[in-house]
Amino acid sequence: MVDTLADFLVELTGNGVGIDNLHLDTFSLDTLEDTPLKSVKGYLPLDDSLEEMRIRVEQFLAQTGPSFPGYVYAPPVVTVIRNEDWANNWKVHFKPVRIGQRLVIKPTWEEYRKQEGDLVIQIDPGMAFGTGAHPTTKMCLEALERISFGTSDGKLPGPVLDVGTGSGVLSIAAALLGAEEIVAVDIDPEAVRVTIENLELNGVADRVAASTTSLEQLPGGFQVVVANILAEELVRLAAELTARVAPGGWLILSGILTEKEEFVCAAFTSLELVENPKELEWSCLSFRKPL
Ligand SMILES: C[S@@+](CC[C@H](N)C(=O)[O-])C[C@H]1O[C@@H](n2cnc3c(N)ncnc32)[C@H](O)[C@@H]1O
Repeated sequence: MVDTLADFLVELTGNGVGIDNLHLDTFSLDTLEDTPLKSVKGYLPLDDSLEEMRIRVEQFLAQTGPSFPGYVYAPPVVTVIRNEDWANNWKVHFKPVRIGQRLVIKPTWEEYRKQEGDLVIQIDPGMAFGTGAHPTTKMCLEALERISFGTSDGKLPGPVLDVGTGSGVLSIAAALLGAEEIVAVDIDPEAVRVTIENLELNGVADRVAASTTSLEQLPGGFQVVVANILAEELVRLAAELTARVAPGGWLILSGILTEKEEFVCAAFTSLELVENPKELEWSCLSFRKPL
């Protein structure tokens, strides 16, 4: 009945519909479950036609509902949605944020007074993922900074590979932390476009090559490989990721729900697990490849 009602609303309104019929608190499509109650939302214009359309929805439910087993009538609820700037409203919540000891992520439209030693990353994520504030990104940034603190010259060793670069935030951080050569890849061409803009904004475009090149086409020998994707995808890419790390190099994996940590570790047994920070429901795993 959800589909039948959705089709009816599309025809009635000429607009899209919203269907809530699955629990979406998981990233794994395998574990999606049906909700016991389904809801279908249509979008009606707020004008004189509203009452007539509401009556037509009532009539449709009365005529069609009883032919579906288990159907229970629930009166349609009408709420008014204010017209907001949906594309830009999230920007209000994106403020400059300090991560680790030296990194500061600053949205392009916010002011920030730089303090001594600050490495400021300017970001306009556009439609790509990566404001830097998400725990999965933050843990990668902190891990990159820790690696740089452990080297003799205080610089992040390169070359660095950033798999699933999103807004390019990790590649920019790697460049500011001193890595000379960085390769950023993403399967989404829009993310690569946004990354290139952000690289230029931060003056590091000469050190980072961003593209949609697939992992298999890249050479090995990266001193640091960082991938903030999702547990299932990291496991699927395990052999390719491992092969890109130079002996003695680091592999930082993020985007892992803590409950999936063991599932991911089991796919990277040829590497040594050296760090395992957690934040909220997320885990980050840092490995080193034996020399
Ligand atoms: C969670 S975002 C991470 C963005 C950024 N690196 C960060 O840490 O904030 C994951 C990104 O990985 C990309 N992605 C997903 N699967 C991928 C794959 N197999 N290879 C390359 N990129 C992938 C997505 O398009 C998305 O931009």
